[in-house]
Amino acid sequence: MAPLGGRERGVEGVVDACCGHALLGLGLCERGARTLAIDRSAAECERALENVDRARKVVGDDVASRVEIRLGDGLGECPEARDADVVVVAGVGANTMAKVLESGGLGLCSSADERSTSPSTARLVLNPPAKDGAATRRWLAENGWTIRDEKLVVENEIMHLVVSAERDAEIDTPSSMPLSVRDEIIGPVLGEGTASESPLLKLYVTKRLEWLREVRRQASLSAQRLAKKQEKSDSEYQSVEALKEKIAGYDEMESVLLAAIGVDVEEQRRNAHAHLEQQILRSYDGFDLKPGILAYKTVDPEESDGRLAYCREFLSESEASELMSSLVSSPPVDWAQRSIVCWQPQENTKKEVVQPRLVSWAGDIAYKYSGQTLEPVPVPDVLRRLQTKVEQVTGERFNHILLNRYRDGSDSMALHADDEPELGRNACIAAVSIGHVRRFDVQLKSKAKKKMSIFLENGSLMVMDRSLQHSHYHGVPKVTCAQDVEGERINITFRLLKGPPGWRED
Ligand SMILES: O=C(O)CCC(=O)C(=O)O
Ligand SMILES: [Fe+2]
Repeated sequence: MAPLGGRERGVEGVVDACCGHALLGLGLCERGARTLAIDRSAAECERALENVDRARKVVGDDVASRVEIRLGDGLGECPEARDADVVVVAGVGANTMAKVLESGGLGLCSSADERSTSPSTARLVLNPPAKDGAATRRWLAENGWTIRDEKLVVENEIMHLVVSAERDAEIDTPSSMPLSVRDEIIGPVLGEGTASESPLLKLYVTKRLEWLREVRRQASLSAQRLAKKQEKSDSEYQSVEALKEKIAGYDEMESVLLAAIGVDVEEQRRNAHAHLEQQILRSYDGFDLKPGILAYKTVDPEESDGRLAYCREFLSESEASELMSSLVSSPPVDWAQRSIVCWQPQENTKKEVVQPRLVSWAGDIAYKYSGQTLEPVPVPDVLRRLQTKVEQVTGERFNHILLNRYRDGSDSMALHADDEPELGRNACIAAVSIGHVRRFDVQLKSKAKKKMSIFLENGSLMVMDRSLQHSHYHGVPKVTCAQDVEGERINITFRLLKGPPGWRED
């Protein structure tokens, strides 16, 4: 085969670096090009040779003689690639593609020497899977190539990208401007299109969004997990910071992708907020709510007389935020993540588990629950005042305060009943919530499907009384919606312990 270089008039010299069965190369030759088709797999090369033979019979010697099949790994042993008009890398992911191109000296030239001997390849045509689009564009920009054209194609139900790029004039520096977020994840050419007019582009953007949301979810879970570790090494602190930076980048990418399919991020945020507000209001059905007034509702009248009461704006916003800062910044109580003993129904055994939240307590009397005993500690003034206010509104008396601090949406409290013997029968439990709104589930013990939920807002008071602890479980589930995972909440529960641990009502 004649050398590919020299830019033979009217004949394009192509190197197909991962040729597989060489169908692409043959197609190009049929259109008048000359192709050197390389593959690292001997089996693929054999198939390719069979296809060349077949082509010879069907379309003639002229076409078949313009393709050469060669066994080889990458472009390292392919001097022809240096002055080919076009180098094609198709059907491999961005990492392999980068290795193949770099093996042929098509990456960035870092020294003057390299520059003087660098290949004169004019154009790259790359065909990665669509999911590798951003990595491909990043490699091109970092290695001195400018994207001239991009197309989306679907083959065997997999979406691929075809990118055509030309050498920048300055091949010793990466493209002077770093790629914008849009140019990297959607592409400079595809980004010019309107998703509403191109179903394929819309699908591409939607798939990117799905991927992005998943990686962001994983990153924020890792960040939360690390941030919650009580003793962190320096590198763990750095990882939390790095993850936070990544998450901010993902948020920016999400806005760009949403804009490309005509979604206004601010509007979406407003809609999500309005949706949550609606859910919150709907959860108050059956309560005759007036701000500052405690409204009672019998949860399942046909099953028990257990009641739930709710009061919005029991504390004003400023009272709630003052209380929050006094409990968090210079806490008058000691926060700890404790281990409790839990029944594991699957294994039919008891097991020690770490509570997914911080707890603290104060009171005049010890409290025993879930295999642990909380020794009495003096009630700080700020909580003593709150207790008085709760006692006034509920008409009840309390002597023990248990505080639960949910650092974010991944902290939770499993379904349980506060039915310890020391609380006596039909205990009244009152709880003030401050900070992020959280859903509170109440479920009939005898019928798991019978469940109600009520959202406990900042500054609210909730009361459970009569037989509710005997007929129902309650709990605070994890928040699954990505938007809502941030946000701290503290719940301050007031109980009346009738006696020390071991006390029982006659
Ligand atoms: O955080 C909450 O709202 C629930 C607290 C609770 O159920 C408890 O402390 O027993
Ligand atoms: Fe409880």
